[in-house]
Amino acid sequence: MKAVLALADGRIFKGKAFGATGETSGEVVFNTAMSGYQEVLTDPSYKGQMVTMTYTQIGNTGINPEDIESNQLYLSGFIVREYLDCYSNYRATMSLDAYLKENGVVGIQGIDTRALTRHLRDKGAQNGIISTIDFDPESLVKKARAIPSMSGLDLATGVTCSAPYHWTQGLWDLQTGYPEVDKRDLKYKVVAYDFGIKLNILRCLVSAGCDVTVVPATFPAESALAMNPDGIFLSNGPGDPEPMKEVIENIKKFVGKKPIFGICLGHQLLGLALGGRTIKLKFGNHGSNLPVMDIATKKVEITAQNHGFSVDILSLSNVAGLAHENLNDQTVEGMAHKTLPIFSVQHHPEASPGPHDSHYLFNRFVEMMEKHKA
Ligand SMILES: NC(=O)CC[C@H](N)C(=O)O
Repeated sequence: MKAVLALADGRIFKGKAFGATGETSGEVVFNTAMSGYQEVLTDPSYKGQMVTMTYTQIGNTGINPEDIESNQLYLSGFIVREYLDCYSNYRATMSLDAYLKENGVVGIQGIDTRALTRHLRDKGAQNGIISTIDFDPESLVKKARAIPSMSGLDLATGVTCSAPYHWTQGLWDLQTGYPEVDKRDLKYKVVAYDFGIKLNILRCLVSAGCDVTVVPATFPAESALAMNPDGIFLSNGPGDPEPMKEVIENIKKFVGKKPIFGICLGHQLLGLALGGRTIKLKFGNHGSNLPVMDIATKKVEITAQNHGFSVDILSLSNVAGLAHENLNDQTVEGMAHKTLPIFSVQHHPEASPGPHDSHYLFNRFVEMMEKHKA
């Protein structure tokens, strides 16, 4: 079946349908990870976006019940060069095509994803539409132009959990799978704010020794402080952090009271809560192969990233300093408070998908809580 991708600036790509059929729209971004499409599909931070993979063959490891970052697919469309229906993986239970169909995600395959990526890199990420029912370029471009811009959209409060819950599962192991960690090994009480939290963040926190209670995005700081946690964690999530005023005000109430660690959207919200500002990048960073330097140790780590916004570190010059830097585009990759036990990173130390170079950051959070306790 035919499918067409139209971008808001008028560029058209003709391909073939895969996954669900129909029409879908969102901000089109490119992801440079060579594997891990299932984690990309289930990452809540992609809500409102359509993802094109730069790796050319997608589908060959199928879908398994374990490599999920949430219980749902949040992205609005999936774009690949060549879809492979014949999958091979000892854990796989179904094909990618069947998975997309089951979850109602519209896909397009057989387009020149290199040309699309170069276009997005040159012109910037922009809205687009995939259709298997309307093939008229003029009508499609008109529809793509009518989609609201990602800037100004609070999407995170729409994907958060509805009530607090406790998490005890640790990191995956080849022999045992996902272990349930003994409560006696969890020494640090952490309240984790869910703005669209990836499950591997929870697993990393637990494996680092944290007793994690996950709370909804607007859970009052007073109630969180009443739990007497050792630290506060702020998660990743979709959309623009700037309109999330209630959440930002809430985060301010933890500053100076508890150690805080933020990842991605959590890092951006923390920047806003500390009085800084955030900006929208031209096309952002999405992938599992992005070099970052830890300024303190000068060590370079290869990281997983997925963001379109960034913290303007100069707007925080009296409060926090640059702690990590992206070596590709020099974007702010992390910050540390000048006097308080507060730090955050733009990239994803939990990886999933991606290398484990940045896992040490969860231990850094634990050390921070240990010091603060003492
Ligand atoms: N992964 C994330 O948390 C993404 C943060 C934010 N939505 C951005 O695009 O920058």
